Amino acid sequence: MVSGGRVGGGEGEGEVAAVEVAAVAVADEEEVAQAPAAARELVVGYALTSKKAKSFLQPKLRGLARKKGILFVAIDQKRPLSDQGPFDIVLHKLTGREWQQLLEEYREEHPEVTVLDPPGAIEHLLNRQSMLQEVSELDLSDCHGRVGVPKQLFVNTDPSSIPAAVMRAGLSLPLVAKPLVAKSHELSLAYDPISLTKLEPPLVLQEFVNHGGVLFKVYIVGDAIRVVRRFSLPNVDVGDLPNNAGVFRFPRVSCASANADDADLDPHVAELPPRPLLEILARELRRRLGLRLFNIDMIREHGTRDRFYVIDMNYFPGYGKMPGYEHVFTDFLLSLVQKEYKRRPSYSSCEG
Ligand SMILES: Nc1ncnc2c1ncn2[C@@H]1O[C@H](COP(=O)(O)OP(=O)(O)OP(=O)(O)O)[C@@H](O)[C@H]1O
Ligand SMILES: O=P(O)(O)O[C@H]1[C@H](OP(=O)(O)O)[C@@H](OP(=O)(O)O)[C@@H](O)[C@@H](O)[C@@H]1OP(=O)(O)O
Ligand SMILES: [Mg+2]
Ligand SMILES: [Mg+2]
Repeated sequence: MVSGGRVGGGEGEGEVAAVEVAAVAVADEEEVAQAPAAARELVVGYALTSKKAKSFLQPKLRGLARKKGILFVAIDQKRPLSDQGPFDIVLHKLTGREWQQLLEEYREEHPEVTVLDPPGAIEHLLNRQSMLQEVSELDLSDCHGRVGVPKQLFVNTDPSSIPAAVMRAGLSLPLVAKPLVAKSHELSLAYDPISLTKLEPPLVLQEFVNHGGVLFKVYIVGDAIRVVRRFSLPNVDVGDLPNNAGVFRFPRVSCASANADDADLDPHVAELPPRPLLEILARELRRRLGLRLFNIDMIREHGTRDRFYVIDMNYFPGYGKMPGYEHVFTDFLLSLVQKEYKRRPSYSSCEG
């Protein structure tokens, strides 16, 4: 399945322990070198932070992958990609212009390698102003429910002018203030106009939507969709707003929130979004964004059955927290090369 070059690897990036990664790379190299051509493994090069490699490449994933003939090899982002591998697939979640450039050049030189996902497509999700654009353009009003985006406003002005800008845009308090850069998770909730002046632009201000304290994490891996419930921020009593002045900061709230799948919840709050709605949403976003690995954070407006909002999307989210991710992910990786194989002219001519 591999295509020229040689398998290598090393220090994936600054945070990766060189010794540990080098050891992995050597083991991987021997394995591939010894494999007979026909039985060669599917080689997946990965460029991830050490935190991500730990949460994603868990022993249960590596073990199942090995059984299915998939080999994960650390990429050394300081060496030319073409000197490493050869890879069938490159899996990555690193930011930075240099890396993006390297990867784009590699994609041009090696169109036979599947890069998950193209850096240009990922960029769309790295900025909270562009992140939800496609969702707001979709008209999913007749698909077993309605999906929209909370009213939001991008602000990059002097903080003292935020209250007026919010008023002009017709946004209602309270507002969730989110750093423009999606990588930053320093969120806060502003209850009153004065607290808006304490925020630090550039920001996206989003209307807070009551949703009964439960959020749906919709994980997408190619064509597969899995949903889990997570605890979220509780409802805000609008009648109580005058007593709730100030900025309430909640950094990293999403990661800190526990899984709510087994909790004893109000069934109206806990009911998962309808499957057909998720199927259409995922299919459309995959197509429009050109991404295969992402998640959608969805909430149901409290007191409704079918009014949903997408509040966040993340590239290559924490799949380690998705039940059965090792099966879903390995099947997905294998499906990519099967699709590629079917596309080859020699294969079609055999089919006659
Ligand atoms: N518009 C909103 N209405 C109600 N609650 C919201 C809204 N936006 C965010 N929240 C709450 O704040 C949490 C964090 O918001 P968001 O998901 O946008 O941040 P994030 O830091 O990008 O999260 P992640 O770790 O998923 O990337 C959500 O999980 C939800 O509990
Ligand atoms: O590990 P990473 O750095 O990619 O962190 C991601 C984190 O995954 P982790 O759970 O593996 O930490 C995700 O958690 P889930 O909500 O999907 O569980 C989510 O918070 C992403 O937004 C984070 O990506 P970032 O926005 O910071 O790039
Ligand atoms: Mg989120
Ligand atoms: Mg996010």
